[in-house]
Amino acid sequence: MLTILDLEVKDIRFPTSQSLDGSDAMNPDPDYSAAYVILKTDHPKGLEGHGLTFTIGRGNEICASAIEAMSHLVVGKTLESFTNDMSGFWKMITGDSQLRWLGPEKGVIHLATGALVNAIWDLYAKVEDKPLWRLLADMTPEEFVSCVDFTYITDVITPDEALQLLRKQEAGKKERVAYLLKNGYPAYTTSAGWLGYSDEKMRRLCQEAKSEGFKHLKMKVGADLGDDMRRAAIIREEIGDDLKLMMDANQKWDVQEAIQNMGQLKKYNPWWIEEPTSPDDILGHAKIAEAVAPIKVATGEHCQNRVIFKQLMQAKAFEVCQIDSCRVGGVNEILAILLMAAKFEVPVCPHAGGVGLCEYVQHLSMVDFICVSGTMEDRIIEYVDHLHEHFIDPVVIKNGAYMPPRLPGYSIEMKPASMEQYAFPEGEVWKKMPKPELL
Ligand SMILES: C[C@H](O)[C@@H](O)[C@@H](O)[C@H](O)C(=O)O
Ligand SMILES: [Mg+2]
Repeated sequence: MLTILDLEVKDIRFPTSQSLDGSDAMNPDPDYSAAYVILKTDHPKGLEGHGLTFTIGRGNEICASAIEAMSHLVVGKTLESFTNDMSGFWKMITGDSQLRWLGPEKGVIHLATGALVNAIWDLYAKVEDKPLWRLLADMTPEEFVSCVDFTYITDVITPDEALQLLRKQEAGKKERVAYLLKNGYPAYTTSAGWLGYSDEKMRRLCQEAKSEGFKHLKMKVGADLGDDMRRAAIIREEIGDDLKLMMDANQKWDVQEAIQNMGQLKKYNPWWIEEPTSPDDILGHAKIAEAVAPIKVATGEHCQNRVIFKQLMQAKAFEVCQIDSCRVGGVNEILAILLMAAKFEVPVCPHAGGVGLCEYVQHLSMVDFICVSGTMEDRIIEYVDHLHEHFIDPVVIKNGAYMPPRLPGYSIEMKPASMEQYAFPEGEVWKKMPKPELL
């Protein structure tokens, strides 16, 4: 019996705005940050559960406070009491009658839920001595379904239907695990296309991406159409016509504007347009999807919960489902979204990058492949080449593919030295910054 004794929360920030890594039309100067939680336990080997939620700087302390406000939900309880009833655990975490008023299941409190729930899964996987993808892949369909809270989604998928769907995939599971271990899961890169990069830097990074074996590349658009056209022309010049090019507008446009601008940008044969407008505008996305076809509409990194995903699917408003590992409430809610996506036959291509998101989502796509959709067709995981050096078990990319993690846990544990140096505002790195940058 393992008890959670304490919960430690950290505000960790990386000054990425200095190099404009991660810059886009809506977020020109992000400082990639983590509201980070450590669950201390009485495990004889001192095992800890680690989790984080991603933000882009200012306000990270609000997420950290929200995690602290949830500590009574886990401290003093046993891990077993959660893992014996995973859907009950998730309902309890999101169901605190007073905290729920802050969401429900959206915004800062749900970002905090993502960090905390993922920390429990990290601990669970460590105790079972398996990487998270393997822990889930080894579950029976019944055990898998018992991790999902179906509240608000039974009109599109019931636990019974989910069970049927998972049972169908049982047959080829072993082969798919073997395939993954050998070949990995295909990735695409966003590293070349940040909005703040010069044309020269973009050219060089496009060449590098091509030579590293990437077959898909994403660029940022949305600040100025003339600029977008010029940059797209440069990227096509560098990567040729065979590689797939994706565009990401980060919510910059109104619905009509998105349709008009894509009418111009289609010249460069984009495979998808990501976040063309507000993440809450389901009918707007549906309108755009109809107008810009065969260019696909992708969204999800700002979709607040499974209900929004459900409606995007019901309205045929997107063709690429971009789950985000810690914007929604962690692993349990992700499983619900994967099941719905399989039912609607919408490919899942997770949002990654930031800090720790690549480390997280590789597990989720692997679970999707092994247990849920059973296919990699039209599916790729985002990859961004920043900040992996801060993790104990960083992603391994070979030939443009994510290789399955082998260490136990959810791969999200940061190195103690990194946590210390980048702690905000007291860490070494931030102490050296000129004062006005702190606020
Ligand atoms: C501010 C961030 O870097 C975003 O630009 C990034 O998450 C992006 O939308 C992406 O799809 O990777
Ligand atoms: Mg994006």
